[in-house]
Amino acid sequence: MNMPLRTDALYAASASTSQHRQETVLPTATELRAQFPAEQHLVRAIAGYRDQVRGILHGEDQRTLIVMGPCSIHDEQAALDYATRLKALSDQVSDRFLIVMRAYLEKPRTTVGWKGLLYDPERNGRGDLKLGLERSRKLLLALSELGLPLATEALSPFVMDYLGDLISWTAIGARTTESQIHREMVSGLPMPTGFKNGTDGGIGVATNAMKSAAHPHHHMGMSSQGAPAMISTPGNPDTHLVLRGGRGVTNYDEVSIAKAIAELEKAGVSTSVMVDCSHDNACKQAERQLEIAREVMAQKRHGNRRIKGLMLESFLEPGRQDDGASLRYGCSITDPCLGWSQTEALIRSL
Ligand SMILES: O=C[C@H](O)[C@H](O)COP(=O)(O)O
Ligand SMILES: C=C(OP(=O)(O)O)C(=O)O
Repeated sequence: MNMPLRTDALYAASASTSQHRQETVLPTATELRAQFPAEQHLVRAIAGYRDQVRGILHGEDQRTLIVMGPCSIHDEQAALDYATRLKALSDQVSDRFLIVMRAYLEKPRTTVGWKGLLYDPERNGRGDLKLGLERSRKLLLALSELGLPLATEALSPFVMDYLGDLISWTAIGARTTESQIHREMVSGLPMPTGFKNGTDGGIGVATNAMKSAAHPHHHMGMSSQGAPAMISTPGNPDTHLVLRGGRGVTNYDEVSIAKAIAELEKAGVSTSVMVDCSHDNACKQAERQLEIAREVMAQKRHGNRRIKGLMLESFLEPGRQDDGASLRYGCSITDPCLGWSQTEALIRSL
């Protein structure tokens, strides 16, 4: 374990030492990637998955992109079990769907709560980012070896340097779509990225985010070697809107999607849309995802070609549980998810 280093100059005026911010040195992105490298066959496969996602977003591939998996990963074995089943299912429906597994290691919280495997892998509230980064990277490598493309939410602007080479589709969450730091980060990401609408349901923050992320930026950051750096980004041409509802109001129905597309057109950004069947669209009731997914796919079948994808929260067991001493295997400890049998039946029915 690294020794915590106390910062002095900036916080010297604090009343007592217990109020001092502490720093614990972490491996650099280069060091972690060297410790757990992505072999060439994975690098090639991930480049191919990203191209497939781009093909769907740009209308060259008529399949539907489905980003699905647990709300968050707290147990690597359960994530691998889920991924094994998902891979088998994905192979059977690959003529119609490109399935990308949610491998979410960072969770944005409304106030406070467990922030994900990457921050607090032991879930004891003490935080251990070194272990979290190592376990996260090892898990993403193992999931990639199963032959699945992976998705994540990019929350910390530094984490993608450690893990982003293993990711084929990225989300910017409802709580961070308006953040300039996240837009700058997306401008430098090498994969397609979806911006969620705001937590209030507003689309404007996402259209602004898409414009900003398409642009080159210069921003403050950290080099792969861990030094402060000016990062210059080229702009990301592969962003799109994710409709997730907001403040208890859903936005997956025909009228809401048409309104959103009109706003995207007016803003001059991509009109490709993914519908998140969970979150405020499902009012946090996992089973509502079933009817939402069917309704959105019916809109697509009836001719709405701007609908490019769905997002589903699904795990081995249905529902959710509070974190604690005895946990149900394969059940979410954050938002409620569909169970595996519901998930499998849904995908086959679509
Ligand atoms: O997707 C998960 C949650 O909706 C998100 O992380 C916010 O969670 P919270 O409101 O429970 O903090
Ligand atoms: C946190 C998530 O979504 P949102 O940003 O829409 O709340 C998520 O997809 O896990």
